[in-house]
Amino acid sequence: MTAQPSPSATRDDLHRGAPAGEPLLAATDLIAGYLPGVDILNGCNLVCHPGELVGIIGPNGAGKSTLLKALFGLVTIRSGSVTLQGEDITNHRADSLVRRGVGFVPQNNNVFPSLSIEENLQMGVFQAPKTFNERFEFIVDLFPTLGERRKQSAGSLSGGERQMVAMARALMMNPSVLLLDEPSAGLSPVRQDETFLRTRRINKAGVSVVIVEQNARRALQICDRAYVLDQGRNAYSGPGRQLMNDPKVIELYLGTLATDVESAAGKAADGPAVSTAKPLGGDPAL
Ligand SMILES: Nc1ncnc2c1ncn2[C@@H]1O[C@H](COP(=O)(O)OP(=O)(O)OP(=O)(O)O)[C@@H](O)[C@H]1O
Repeated sequence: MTAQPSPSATRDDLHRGAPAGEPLLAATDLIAGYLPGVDILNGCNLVCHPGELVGIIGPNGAGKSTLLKALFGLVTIRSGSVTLQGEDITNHRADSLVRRGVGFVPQNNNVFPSLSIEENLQMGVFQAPKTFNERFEFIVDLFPTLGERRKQSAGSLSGGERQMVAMARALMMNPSVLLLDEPSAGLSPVRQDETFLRTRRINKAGVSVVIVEQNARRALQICDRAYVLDQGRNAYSGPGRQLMNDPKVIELYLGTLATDVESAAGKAADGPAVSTAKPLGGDPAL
């Protein structure tokens, strides 16, 4: 049996380790789904503060991608709210969210394969074409290879390179927050590592990031904080390294990777593992 949220969970329970102040992006008590009468999100909460890199992990089918899509207006929210800098953006259309500073990188089909890298990036600013040169400079600073290979067709790139183009395209509109849906999916371990490093680089360049990941261990290593979802609800939350080292989270959600996690924790620069994650809503009756 897994942790379940308590109706009386406080903000501190839900967003353990979050900085004080107004979040950049906040989702409160989201209920959403694809089919009438079938809820996939059953009261999800998430905040991302300016400059944060926030992860969403959890078992298959937990609703991680659905949460990201609901934030980006791609799944109808039936109840609850989403705010951006305090303003309500619940169920706003994706194109309007892009204009307001929300970027989204879907897991699949995220480049135009018949177009060059440069043309893909032009598509990223079709709502503000005059900004292309300035934004292209920013992108090339971040990912020099995209400048060197700007004329190459996106269809001829490797999976990891395509993912880089997809991220770059979303960055062309200068988002304040970037939503990444499983960017490491389908990549080899080395390419996954590169993708995580790129995500960190984007975040260090000043872009807040919310990342959904199946590779929970890696995601927790790079995130400031993370949310563990289970059955469309918040199960745990906390700083990435705390969750990574928490025996309950390891047992429930990191599974056989536990040995790796412990050895990574032993090497972590920020000291020994300390188990501080608490289930939301009390004893998960494990
Ligand atoms: N377009 C859709 N129409 C109907 N149901 C869907 C659709 N997309 C997802 N679902 C269902 O919603 C549930 C949650 O899916 P979601 O992709 O959000 O989970 P996830 O946590 O991201 O899982 P995974 O890690 O396996 O990708 C699943 O039961 C899935 O079958």
